[in-house]
Amino acid sequence: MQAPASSRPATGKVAVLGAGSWGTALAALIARHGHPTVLWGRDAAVVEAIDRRHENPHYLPGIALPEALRATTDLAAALRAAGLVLVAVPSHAFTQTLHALAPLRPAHAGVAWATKGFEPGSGRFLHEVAADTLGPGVPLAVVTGPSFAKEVAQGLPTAVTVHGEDAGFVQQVAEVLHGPEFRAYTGDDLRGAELGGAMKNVLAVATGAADGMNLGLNARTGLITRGLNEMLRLNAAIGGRPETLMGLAGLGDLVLTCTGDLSRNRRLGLALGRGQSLQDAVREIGQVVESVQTADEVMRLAQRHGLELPIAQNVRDVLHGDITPAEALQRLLAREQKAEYAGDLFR
Ligand SMILES: NC(=O)C1=CN([C@@H]2O[C@H](COP(=O)(O)OP(=O)(O)OC[C@H]3O[C@@H](n4cnc5c(N)ncnc54)[C@H](OP(=O)(O)O)[C@@H]3O)[C@@H](O)[C@H]2O)C=CC1
Ligand SMILES: O=C(CO)COP(=O)(O)O
Repeated sequence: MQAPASSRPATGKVAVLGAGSWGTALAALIARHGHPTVLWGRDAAVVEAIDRRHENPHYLPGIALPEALRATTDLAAALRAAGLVLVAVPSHAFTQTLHALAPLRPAHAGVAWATKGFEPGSGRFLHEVAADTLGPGVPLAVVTGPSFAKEVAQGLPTAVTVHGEDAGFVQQVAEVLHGPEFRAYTGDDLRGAELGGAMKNVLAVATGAADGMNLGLNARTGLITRGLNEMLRLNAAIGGRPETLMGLAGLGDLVLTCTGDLSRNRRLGLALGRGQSLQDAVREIGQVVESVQTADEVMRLAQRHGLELPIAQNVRDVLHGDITPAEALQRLLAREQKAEYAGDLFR
């Protein structure tokens, strides 16, 4: 049940944590919608450029940010009197950021995140990290879906989805994001939404590598479709809802990331398929490439549930340097003929 709008207090100030491409684009979007917005980042030069020159020269060069958007390196100042916190740091910095914000969070402020991935090493879902770190009773939500930061910052039309168990908070997050060019849908499936956002990054490496090897459009589409099958099977095992994976958080983001050259994960795959080393490709991309860590966590999760995920497994093995992309292709093509669906993925 969603809380009626009239029973919710006005959001007031929004604090966005993480001044990379996604945090900056989301903060700009929220500020454009008229909400007092403060962006926290750790790089003083980037923060000053956003605050004074209304540009993030490192992550979104040449894109004008709203003059009303404030930026700071002072986390306590960013969080002071905030009515909503939106975390947009990479997954490897998520736990550390949650620990830093926990003692500074105003009591009434819920915490949302737009990070895609799992806690590296433990494989915990980010909503588990958030709940464990913040304690019971704090409203939580994830923002996910097909959304390249650059396009959002440019004001191009985009649709995302917000999932969480506190319907009033989910609605609050959706309302600050929703606007003339930005549609924010809502749902209550944290696990499925987080799984989709994390797993599509791994599958984008596979389609990128296929395109890098010039394997053609049939191969690309076969990988997307069988990749979706892997997402649906793992989702069923972890208790996510199938419709979540057939929507923006799954299929939508999978198609975007597997086909759009703005994707850093796809670009990593393209580089690997063309014979570049992982280290050189990641250095050239120069931004976070979540699949490098997420591939391990996806396979750990799959093993825990006794599932075979051939595409994700091959991506993991290529990223570890155990096999080449050409060997991964041979392994996938040599698999036995089988039924398209085994078991009921859609319950
Ligand atoms: N970009 C996109 O289009 C989208 C990204 N996402 C997700 O958003 C998350 C963030 O990605 P994105 O913004 O693109 O990444 P970027 O590479 O663009 O930026 C990463 C940002 O995180 C900062 N950072 C890294 N480590 C820490 C830390 N320990 N503490 C605080 N800040 C830190 C970096 O700071 P510094 O510059 O100082 O290193 C930088 O500001 C990822 O999980 C990604 O999957 C989701 C949807 C769209
Ligand atoms: O999550 C994204 C789009 O929805 C961004 O994808 P990349 O991290 O691959 O650039």
